[in-house]
Amino acid sequence: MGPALVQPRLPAPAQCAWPGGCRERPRPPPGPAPEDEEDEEPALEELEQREVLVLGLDGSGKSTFLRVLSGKPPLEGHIPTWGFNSVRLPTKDFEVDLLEIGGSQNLRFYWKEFVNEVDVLVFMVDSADRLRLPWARQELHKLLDKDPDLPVVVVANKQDLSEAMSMVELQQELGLQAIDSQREVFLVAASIAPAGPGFEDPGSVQIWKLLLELLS
Ligand SMILES: Nc1nc2c(ncn2[C@@H]2O[C@H](COP(=O)(O)OP(=O)(O)OP(=O)(O)O)[C@@H](O)[C@H]2O)c(=O)[nH]1
Ligand SMILES: [Mg+2]
Repeated sequence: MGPALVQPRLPAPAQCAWPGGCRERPRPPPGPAPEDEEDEEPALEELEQREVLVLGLDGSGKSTFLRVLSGKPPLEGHIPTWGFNSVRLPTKDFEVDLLEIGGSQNLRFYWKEFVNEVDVLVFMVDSADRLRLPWARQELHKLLDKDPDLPVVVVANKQDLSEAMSMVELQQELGLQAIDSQREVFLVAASIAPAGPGFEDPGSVQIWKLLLELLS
């Protein structure tokens, strides 16, 4: 049996960028603080941390995904990440750290050092980059071999592009059908930053919901 195919659904527009819910931080009461407590910070509730590693070839959309999840508009064009990039997103139960490592060839060497340290791996694929798909497949399988218990969400991004491969084709070309059925691998369609107007993002909200399920 292959991985679970997650069908995209259009997200409702929301003010809060992440569907886990924006958590209100406790604020100090209005007005001057009592004199003996003047220097004291309001006590913040300790939240548990969850770690998500976001990998994939350069230009697949990792930084865009992190920006969109944190409520920022996507940048125009591809600005390569020369190292690391991270965001912390609070939910009501825990905080999620998403760590991107750049996908250029000289950085891929470092990917394997991090897979054993995280709770979930997101592997971003450019669905329209047919030429480099064998590289994506090779890198993905190296990571799958490195930690057989790590849940993996493979994101088939850029589904808005006319040359994007279908989900069935991607499943086959990425070699996901042959994966042990005990293993948690999900293939999710997405258009995190669709190029033209009239095409909504069917992915980031769904990916976030799936991540929250896996992290709970
Ligand atoms: N058409 C289309 N373009 C997208 C989509 N998502 C991201 N992009 C574009 O893809 C390009 C690369 O995006 P990045 O997020 O910088 O790629 P990256 O994976 O972080 O790349 P590196 O940091 O070099 O590893 C940008 O020009 C994005 O606007 C999408 O869903 N559709
Ligand atoms: Mg990047």
